[in-house]
Amino acid sequence: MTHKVLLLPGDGIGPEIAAQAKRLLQACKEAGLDIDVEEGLVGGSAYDVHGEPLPAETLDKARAARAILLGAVGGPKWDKIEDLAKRPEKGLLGLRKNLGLFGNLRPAMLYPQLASASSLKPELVAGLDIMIVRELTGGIYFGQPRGIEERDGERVGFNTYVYSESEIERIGRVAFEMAQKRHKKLCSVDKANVLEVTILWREVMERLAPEYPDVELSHMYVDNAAMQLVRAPKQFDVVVTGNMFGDILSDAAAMLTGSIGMLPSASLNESGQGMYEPCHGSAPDIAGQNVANPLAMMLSVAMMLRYSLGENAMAERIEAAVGKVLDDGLRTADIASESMQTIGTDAMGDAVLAAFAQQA
Ligand SMILES: NC(=O)c1ccc[n+]([C@@H]2O[C@H](COP(=O)([O-])OP(=O)(O)OC[C@H]3O[C@@H](n4cnc5c(N)ncnc54)[C@H](O)[C@@H]3O)[C@@H](O)[C@H]2O)c1
Ligand SMILES: CC(C)[C@H](C(=O)O)[C@@H](O)C(=O)O
Ligand SMILES: [Mg+2]
Repeated sequence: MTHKVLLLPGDGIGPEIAAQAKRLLQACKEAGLDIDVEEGLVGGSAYDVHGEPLPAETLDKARAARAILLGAVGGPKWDKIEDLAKRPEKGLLGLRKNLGLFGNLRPAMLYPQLASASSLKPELVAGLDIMIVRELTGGIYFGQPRGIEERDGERVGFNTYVYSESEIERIGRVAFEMAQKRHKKLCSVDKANVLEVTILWREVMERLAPEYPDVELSHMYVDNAAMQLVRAPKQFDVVVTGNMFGDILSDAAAMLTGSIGMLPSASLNESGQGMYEPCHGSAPDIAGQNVANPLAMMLSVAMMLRYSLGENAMAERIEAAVGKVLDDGLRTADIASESMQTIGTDAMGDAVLAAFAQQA
């Protein structure tokens, strides 16, 4: 069966890293993978052409695809758009919501070759392998009511942090099942000392636990979790949390691995359809300079092969190719330690492709 894949380069460094993913997909095709890759516009680049960040055409293509690969969206050029619904980030949120991609997997894994690039001491991060399971279509990102309005002579901004039991239960199940496949430890992160919505979150996680007797469930408040992540990150196996806490904790976890430029992610719905993207953004500060690290994007291709296309061997081949390139001492600027030579985005892409070809 031909797998349909939609590539959405987006903005900033998005097109630069997406170009490397595209070459990698072509190499996979040549190695026997049956895929059909289409492209589309999302984010600021879609706004510039269609006046909206998620044109109907892109959404239709996304619905028809088994998997979507997205570079990144956003940038200062579009930050002044008054209508929040037209901002590039809304394109991304719209894709997540419309496709029901509630299960966001954000692995933070340290390649041993990058121990010295981490901001923590090598002994604290050696062997680090955390999976953050972030709820992606609910919580404060989508809760109603929301807005900015005039009250008693001044403007008031408000959002609503809301989760239903069923939303908590389905992300809980993703996390428990993930823990079962890994080291059987699940830490649920909440703010149940203050927020009712997370009191319910904790209750539902507790209620699910007996169904997964082999998994050890623990709970942690989010402020402590942020602290523990930089104090002793290896205590974590799988972490499950809501949309906003997951956004913040996954960036912190990313840095432990050396650079946010290394972290891929998967966002899945009930049917296994998925969107795959690096955890980082469009990095406007380095866009157009051929210095962005394309590895998070290329590793997102590997996650796509594993989680939506069922092509595990090809996924492993990509991951092994990335390992080989790091073994060879090749580094983009973000993961280079002092005195190491650095290479650009294209050259890193070339190196991964060469290593991928060698794995055959
Ligand atoms: N998924 C997404 O599309 C996504 C995610 C986060 C932020 N954003 C958007 O991106 C824009 C910039 O946001 P930000 O600056 O807060 O976050 P960012 O992740 O874009 O950048 C943070 C820092 O990390 C660096 N960085 C990021 N990716 C890198 C890579 N591949 N290689 C090397 N260095 C890299 C950047 O240069 C910057 O210094 C905003 O418009 C934001 O809304 C989009
Ligand atoms: C760009 C933004 C909407 C997005 C989020 O907050 O989810 C990003 O930070 C992410 O982590 O994917
Ligand atoms: Mg984020």
